[in-house]
Amino acid sequence: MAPVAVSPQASPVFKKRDGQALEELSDAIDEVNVLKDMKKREAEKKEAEEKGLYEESEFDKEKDKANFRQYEDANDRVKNFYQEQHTKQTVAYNLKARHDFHSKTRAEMTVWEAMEKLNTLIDESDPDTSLSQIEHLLQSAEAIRRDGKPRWMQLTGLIHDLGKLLFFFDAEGQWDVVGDTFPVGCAFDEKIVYGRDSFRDNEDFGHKIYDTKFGIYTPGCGLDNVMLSWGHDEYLYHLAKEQSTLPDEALAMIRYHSFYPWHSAGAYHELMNDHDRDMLRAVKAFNPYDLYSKSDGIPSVEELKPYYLELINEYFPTKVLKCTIYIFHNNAYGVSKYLLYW
Ligand SMILES: O[C@H]1[C@H](O)[C@@H](O)[C@H](O)[C@@H](O)[C@H]1O
Ligand SMILES: [Fe+2]
Repeated sequence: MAPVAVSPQASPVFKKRDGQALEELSDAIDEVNVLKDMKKREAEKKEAEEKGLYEESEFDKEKDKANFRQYEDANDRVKNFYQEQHTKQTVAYNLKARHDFHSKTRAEMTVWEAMEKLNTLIDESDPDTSLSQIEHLLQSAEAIRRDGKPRWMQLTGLIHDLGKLLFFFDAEGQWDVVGDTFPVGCAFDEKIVYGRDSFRDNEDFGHKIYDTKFGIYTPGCGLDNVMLSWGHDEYLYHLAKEQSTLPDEALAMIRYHSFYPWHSAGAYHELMNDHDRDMLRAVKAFNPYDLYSKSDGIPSVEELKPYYLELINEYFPTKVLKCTIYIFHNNAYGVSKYLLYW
């Protein structure tokens, strides 16, 4: 189209309109800039947080790490626990445990109430603490906070063992709630606490499929498709996944923090996929806070409560933890759906 000359008389009218349009345009540009700025700051915050997440822990620098996880020197309480756990955690039991959750009804409670309920539970599998679980949770969270790690990681420390509530509802003992975890359905690895020999009375020991390197799994199938011995980690993972806004790294910390043969001893790595390899970094970053904070002072539950209540509210929008979770599982061992509650 040919250019059109604008007559000088027409200019006041257009000036007004153009002025308004210009103002609107400038407002829109401002808005875009504000949004851009916000995005940039969010990205910077995330980057700083990430850096913090993978930075080496500081709080444990002076501690003698050799004093922890000394299973050979442990007392009979610990040895008997693993004897029982390693005998009873079978493929059949694990399928049953997951199915059993289908028809049970349990309580509804806030995260803090759940923590308080753990004040009587002493973990029989643990050679490093005889404190109650609420104290262990606060020790972990406080160590993470002291090292200036992200808020979501502090909350992860605070709740990571909450799944031990299972003990008060459906457990057959502590052996199906606490202790290190390991896969069932493939060979028990020598790197599990007390080694393969400790599984000699397990009905899957020497099984023609379950006791082979990959058993019912395939190389690189991903840990999501691997059935870890049933206990508090898996239970809380599903709950937190459904009801919190915690990031994937936090969910992995919860789900795999007791899987020492994998995250600390290097076993079962052939089962991992790329996502698991990323998550392994996060679980390793979390581990010192869980383990080495056990020799810290005893925290004051009442003093710390206000800080952590706020943190809980930030990531659990429903405030009350709902009882029911449906989990869909379609994999080699054919569990199609099971249900978890508190
Ligand atoms: O995550 C920990 C860890 O695996 C300990 O070794 C075990 O004794 C605890 O029960 C568990 O909460
Ligand atoms: Fe744990």
